[in-house]
Amino acid sequence: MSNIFKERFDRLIEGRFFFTTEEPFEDLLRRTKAVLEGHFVLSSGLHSSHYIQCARTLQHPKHAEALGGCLADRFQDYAVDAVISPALGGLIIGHETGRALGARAIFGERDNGAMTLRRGFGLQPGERVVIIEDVITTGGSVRGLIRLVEDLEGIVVGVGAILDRSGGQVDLGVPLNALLTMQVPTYQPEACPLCQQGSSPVKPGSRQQGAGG
Ligand SMILES: O=P(O)(O)OC[C@H]1O[C@H](OP(=O)(O)OP(=O)(O)O)[C@H](O)[C@@H]1O
Repeated sequence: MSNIFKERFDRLIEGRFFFTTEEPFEDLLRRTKAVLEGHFVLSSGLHSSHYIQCARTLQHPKHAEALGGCLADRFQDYAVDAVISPALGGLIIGHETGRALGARAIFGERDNGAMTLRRGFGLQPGERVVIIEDVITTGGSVRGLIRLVEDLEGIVVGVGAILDRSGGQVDLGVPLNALLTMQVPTYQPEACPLCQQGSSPVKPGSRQQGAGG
């Protein structure tokens, strides 16, 4: 991986630094074993040699709270009414960001490919919304949520993510604020060098990935 934007993880919580040492976001992801190497097929259908399983970092509530706080800091001046995230991966970080912003946190779910609100969630016309993701690759999930919010006459004031793995290349039409930006290569299946070497991709989250603390 290259083009790592290192930002110090030095959020002040309740008068104390959350960590005794400042830790770059990338180091936190690696230390919590979120950076997986192998051969993966992503939700977009693209293949990649890396998958960033943020759930492994976010399984630790102190990290989820601190990362959500860091994202919330980016949107403090936006008068946010609600945070919306795509299920499932964006749910925990969206909830923690909403908590830190004092905004409610809801999530969208796919129904025949389209993002929808279920469970009685809703938006009022004119509500100001931040979309929060764990990882952005193609931006397809975020675009689905932007359409959903706009259909409900909400206002998307920005997008936040723990990681933009497009290296800053993704264009969402609204400002994107990622804690970490990396260029992590993806391949069309027919051009995937790993497939050409004879390996078969696994779907992230499958048991084949193994377990880890
Ligand atoms: O920018 P994109 O190309 O849309 O990819 C990013 C999405 O992919 C992952 O979710 P996934 O679709 O794998 O489902 P999950 O959250 O249920 O694991 C991740 O949590 C993002 O939501």
